[in-house]
Amino acid sequence: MAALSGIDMDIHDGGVTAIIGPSGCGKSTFLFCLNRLSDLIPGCRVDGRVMLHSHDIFSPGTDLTALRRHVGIIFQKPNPFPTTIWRNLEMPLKQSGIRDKAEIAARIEECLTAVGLWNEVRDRLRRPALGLSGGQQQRLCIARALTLRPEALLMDEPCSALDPIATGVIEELIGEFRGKYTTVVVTHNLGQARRIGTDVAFFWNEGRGGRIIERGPVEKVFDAPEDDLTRLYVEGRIA
Ligand SMILES: Nc1ncnc2c1ncn2[C@@H]1O[C@H](COP(=O)(O)OP(=O)(O)OP(=O)(O)O)[C@@H](O)[C@H]1O
Repeated sequence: MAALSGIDMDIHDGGVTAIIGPSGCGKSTFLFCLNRLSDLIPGCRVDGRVMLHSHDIFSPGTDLTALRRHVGIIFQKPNPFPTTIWRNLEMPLKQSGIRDKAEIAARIEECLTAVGLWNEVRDRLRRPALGLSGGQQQRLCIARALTLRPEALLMDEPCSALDPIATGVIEELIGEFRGKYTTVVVTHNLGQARRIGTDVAFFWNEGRGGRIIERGPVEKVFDAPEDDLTRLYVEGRIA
């Protein structure tokens, strides 16, 4: 059975695209297609194309390691490696071939600063990452994705495991990504989609696979939707 069908969508460079829709409409599946994590879903077949610039990432010969370096992903539950804060960031840098110690240290400081963590952890970089709070762990995971200087970041409900304060910090951070990274965020939280998004796509599944009902600038989709289903959904009258 199709999880998604008839998907045709541009994702704006440097924008924050929020993907909204009820449970099971294919939001995560869509996200996973954008850096081919869909390859890891047993039995999953993808037809069509996903273009990153002029390259179809589903074309044979795509370098998946390079793709995932360009298009990083952050999951719902923070997933730091069970090692030190420092090693969490050093590992991807080393794996990508960076050996120079000064460069590694500079990149680590740069990424921790970018997520607002540097001042919080600079004195405990050699301590376990799992000793951080949930919100700090999530910011560490974002910093880890940033070490490889991605152009796009995919986020699958990045705040749903966090308390309201940590959620606010991550939302602010995503706001700062505008213009720097192309960000796609799956969220169940309509308020969050409105706060962080520049664009929004509303997915819906009528039983024949998820499809996009409406997409466009956040103000348009929330305040002047063209489709009745979108209006009912953004007004919270259907779930
Ligand atoms: N690994 C899998 N194997 C088989 N079917 C799957 C798998 N993952 C998802 N699906 C199916 O694909 C459809 C879309 O699921 P998906 O998780 O993408 O939806 P979603 O909108 O992200 O849902 P939620 O908001 O609950 O996370 C659902 O029908 C789901 O059952």
